[in-house]
Amino acid sequence: MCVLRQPPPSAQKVPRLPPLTLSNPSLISQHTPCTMHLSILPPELACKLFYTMIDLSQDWKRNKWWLFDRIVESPHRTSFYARKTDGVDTDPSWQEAAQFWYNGRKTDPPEVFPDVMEEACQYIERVVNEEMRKRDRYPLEWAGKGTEGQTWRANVAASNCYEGAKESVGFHSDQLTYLGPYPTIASLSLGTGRVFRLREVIPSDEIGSRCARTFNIPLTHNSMIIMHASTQERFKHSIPPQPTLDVFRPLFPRDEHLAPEPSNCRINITFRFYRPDFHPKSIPRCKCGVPTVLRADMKNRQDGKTDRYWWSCYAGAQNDGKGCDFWRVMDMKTEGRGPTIEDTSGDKSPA
Ligand SMILES: O=C(O)CCC(=O)C(=O)O
Ligand SMILES: [Fe+2]
Repeated sequence: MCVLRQPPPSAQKVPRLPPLTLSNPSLISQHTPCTMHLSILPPELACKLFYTMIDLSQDWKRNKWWLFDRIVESPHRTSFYARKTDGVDTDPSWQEAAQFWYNGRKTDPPEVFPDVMEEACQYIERVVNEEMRKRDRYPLEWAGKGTEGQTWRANVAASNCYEGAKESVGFHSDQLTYLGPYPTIASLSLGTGRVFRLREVIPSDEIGSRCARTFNIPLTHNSMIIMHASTQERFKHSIPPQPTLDVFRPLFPRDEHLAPEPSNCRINITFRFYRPDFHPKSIPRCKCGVPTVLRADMKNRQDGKTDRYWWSCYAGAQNDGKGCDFWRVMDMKTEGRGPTIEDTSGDKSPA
């Protein structure tokens, strides 16, 4: 009797692709739905923001959640900030959004953007909106306008601190609960250089015909990578541990009487736009009474218009790993979400 089964014939034919380092902005645009922007902030502001976030990061927490039958802890520290101008002081629904950042854990009210982060935001929002104007928009993207007429606004930010070469974040795509489908996320790097890794999730019906490639993108101090629409639907991203690090030597000291301090930390700030039509109050709750999480069906991608997303129970991340079986396909129309690009301009889906 033969117990060893042959692999399916198609799987044998798919050539494996070696990892590719994308070392400049044009290679990044060519191979991924991301753009890279070097020296995004004035150098002195970048340094000031780095020092501010390093100081604040002393209070940031490691994310903890249940995975199957055990608690896991993120191998880096993280925090969540909401922008003052969006009513974070008075609107308790931001509290829920912050809890989601910590995998459903009860948290203190989110911090507000420090002044220097507000200042940085002016540059970030300008470049993100400029880039978005150059691109075709996906039908499910938000088509509304911010208070000053912008398409995209950084109304929240998640921050990460990676200390030393071994701190990392594993492969994931960002939860879409408050971002909605096809979000744009602007990710700023400060301090020690690290590698950002991207890997496509191959849809089930293409597994026999092509292989995913791993892309390594070196992130330098004061660079911003924009994860444009479809990055979260098509790719997973990570910051892998590294064997070694180059120490970061800031250009400017903390104050004029001190020498610049070398550092082995990387600060990352992901500026995000929480969509008004995915407001915390509009998020369905599961049988545990907890807001559900929104994820894309990455393995069965469609055309940018009829892609499937589902709401599912997220209580298990905290509640001793015990959740419920709640699962529902998201339906933009019946849930009253939008306006989307599809609602306002007909079909202009990118090829
Ligand atoms: O540190 C980074 O560049 C990535 C962080 C990240 O993926 C996240 O916060 O979701
Ligand atoms: Fe992420």
